[in-house]
Amino acid sequence: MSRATLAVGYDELAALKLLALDGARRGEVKVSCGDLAGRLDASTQTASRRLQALEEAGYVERDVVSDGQWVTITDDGDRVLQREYEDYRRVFETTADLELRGSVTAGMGEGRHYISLPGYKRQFEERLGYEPFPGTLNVELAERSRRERSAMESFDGVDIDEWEDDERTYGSATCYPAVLEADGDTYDPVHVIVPDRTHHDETKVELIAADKLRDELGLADGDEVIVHVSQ
Ligand SMILES: Cc1cc2nc3c(=O)[nH]c(=O)nc-3n(C[C@H](O)[C@H](O)[C@H](O)COP(=O)(O)O)c2cc1C
Ligand SMILES: Nc1ccn([C@@H]2O[C@H](COP(=O)(O)OP(=O)(O)O)[C@@H](O)[C@H]2O)c(=O)n1
Ligand SMILES: [Mg+2]
Repeated sequence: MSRATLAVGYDELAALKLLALDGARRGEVKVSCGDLAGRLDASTQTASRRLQALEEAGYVERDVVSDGQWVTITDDGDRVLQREYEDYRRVFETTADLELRGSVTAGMGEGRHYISLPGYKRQFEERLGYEPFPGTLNVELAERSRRERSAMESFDGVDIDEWEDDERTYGSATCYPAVLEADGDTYDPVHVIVPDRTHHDETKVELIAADKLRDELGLADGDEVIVHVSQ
């Protein structure tokens, strides 16, 4: 860690932000420690120490005069502010993926049947770009992920249409692109498939992929996985 990083903490950063708001990124601004202290809710001595620390870290340049000081933010200081700005941008602007956590579980062995039906298979190939391994990997969701999974409904999914053969109709489904993570390894792409008609409730999700995921990621019942669903 550099000396600069050690010398400056969040208190100094707050002062640097106020200086930037006053225009010190663009050039010299006149600063009085008394005024700065008021805005930082600190004593004048504290405000003065903060400015000194910022100067020692190389984040500002100062020219002290009789009735105050002229302060400019340096390129290094600007970079520190930019990093903060990037953090806040990630907080407020990014469309973060949904992270569903759970454990691998066995189901009723019906997934294999449905995924293999020609009316679905055709659509998977056309719309997902692969022929899925016959089956669905069932994941029992952890408590928190059960609540969060409803957010998935607002994501752009790939629609699989209902269809019929001579005997019956088959329900529609929606596929959400995702990355499956297990024990640090990942498999990509998988799709969370949400059939319209299903005997599973919101405590489980089913995944499809071109390959047998149990083999690809060495999964057994009870193993913890993370499904990163893309927005
Ligand atoms: C593509 C697809 C279509 C399905 N369509 C139907 C359906 O038309 N009627 C129905 O009762 N269940 C349907 N299911 C749901 C299965 O009956 C069942 O809920 C689940 O997929 C089986 O999971 P499991 O064997 O992994 O436990 C469908 C499932 C999938 C994956
Ligand atoms: N892409 C896939 C799909 C299913 N599977 C597994 O393949 C088997 C057949 O799937 P299934 O849906 O018929 O069976 P269950 O989920 O009901 O146990 C199960 O053991 C699934 O966990 C997999 O490993 N990878
Ligand atoms: Mg299954």
